[in-house]
Amino acid sequence: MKQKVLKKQQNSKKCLVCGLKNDLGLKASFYETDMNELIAIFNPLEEHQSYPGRLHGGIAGAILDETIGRAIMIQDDTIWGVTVELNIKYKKPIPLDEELRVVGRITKDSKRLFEGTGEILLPDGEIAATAWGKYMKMPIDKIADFNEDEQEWRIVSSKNEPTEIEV
Ligand SMILES: CCCCCCCCCCCCCCCC(=O)SCCNC(=O)CCNC(=O)[C@H](O)C(C)(C)COP(=O)(O)OP(=O)(O)OC[C@H]1O[C@@H](n2cnc3c(N)ncnc32)[C@H](O)[C@@H]1OP(=O)(O)O
Repeated sequence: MKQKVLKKQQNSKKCLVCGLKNDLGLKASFYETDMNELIAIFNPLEEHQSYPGRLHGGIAGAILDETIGRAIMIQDDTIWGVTVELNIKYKKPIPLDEELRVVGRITKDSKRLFEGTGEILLPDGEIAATAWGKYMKMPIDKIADFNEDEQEWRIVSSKNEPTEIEV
């Protein structure tokens, strides 16, 4: 099914998942869709392997964690969360050197906590890993010394941004 992209989210400078100036990072792009889901797109590097040719499980967890944790920003981009629980099921080996899509959504939202689920999709659309996570909402200044400009927290658009994503 194709989802229509409504908005691209911000990237950062050094985050392992979304930092554009982290040479070993995933440099993932995040897109909010008309299905109220967040889709991450990234290309794993050789440095992200566990066994040769296979994405490291911790890296798979990192992209799932951030995709779910960012999905809350679809409704309000001032809500920040820290992960308090994360459960991952690894169903298929995840290859390197291919573009991967990760889908996340919020399943529960209360005053202090939110929960969500996500999946990593293989290039043929098969589900390779699933996750459920719980996050505690926190003001950004309680999480980090946050300076938007210094952290390069901004939407970075290229010429070839997708308008629709098949999931
Ligand atoms: C800035 C530039 C951009 C940078 C780039 C950003 C990228 C954009 C990212 C966005 C997406 C994020 C996605 C990745 C997010 C991480 O990766 S965050 C990093 C990993 N997580 C952490 O570091 C969290 C570490 N844990 C902590 O800091 C502390 O445990 C917490 C969460 C602050 C809680 O501390 P605390 O308040 O001292 O804990 P505690 O008193 O035990 O609990 C407080 C209350 O919460 C409840 N609670 C605690 N844990 C739980 C639980 N698991 N379930 C239910 N209730 C719980 C307690 O029961 C308690 O309730 P009450 O008794 O008050 O009713």
